[in-house]
Amino acid sequence: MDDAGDVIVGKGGVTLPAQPEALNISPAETAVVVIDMQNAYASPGGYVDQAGFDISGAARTIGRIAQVLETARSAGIQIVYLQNGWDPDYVEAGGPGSPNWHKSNALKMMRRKPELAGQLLARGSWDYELVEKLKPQPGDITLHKTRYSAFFNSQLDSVLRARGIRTIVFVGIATNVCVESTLRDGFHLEYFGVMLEDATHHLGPPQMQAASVYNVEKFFGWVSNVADFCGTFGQLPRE
Ligand SMILES: NC(=O)N/C=C\C(=O)O
Repeated sequence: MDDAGDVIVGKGGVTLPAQPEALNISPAETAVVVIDMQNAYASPGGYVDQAGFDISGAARTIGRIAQVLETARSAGIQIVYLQNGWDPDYVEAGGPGSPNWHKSNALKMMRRKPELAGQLLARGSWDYELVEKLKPQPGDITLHKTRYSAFFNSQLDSVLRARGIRTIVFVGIATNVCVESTLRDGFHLEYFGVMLEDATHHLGPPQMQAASVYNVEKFFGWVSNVADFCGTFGQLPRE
């Protein structure tokens, strides 16, 4: 921490306004991690829409993430996309011995409506695909995950460590499920996690967004927003 109270993560960084403190971070040691921007979570007719969650804010979130990614690419910041789901036979989802089998609303819905089997969160399905407006571009990395935390049983940690990444900027859906789970696990793995509050969207009542923001700001990381991210990194010459 410097005299101004900023948290200094690496060398030669720039200052990103954030709560509870500004963070001094280097673009070369920062990744934007895009959590689960799939039709399942962000498109009408996708899994969470079918399950009855309000996704009316998702279109706005997509637009804001697009802005963040454009800025990140221009600043040479690594972008990592996560896609959540399982093989078409749902072997990776776990059977009755797995809490995931009991808690996943997608799996529960498919047990209630067997005609949906193979459609929700199954690799190869429309539901699993990233939304059209956020397709990865050359240089971006796309990883698969099978549980809420993107660090669990995935390549995320090794992909980030191999590139010397210390700070993760989180965007995506859902704030209170996969974004928060991943940010928490990242904290325990010694990553500095920053959530761009207005580039995430929650599942459930509005208090869930506020609760996650509180948790991140107080316990697990830092909270910033799209304007501050783009204002900070939009002016940097590409390394
Ligand atoms: N991406 C997420 O936050 N997912 C939340 C719930 C689910 O996948 O069932």
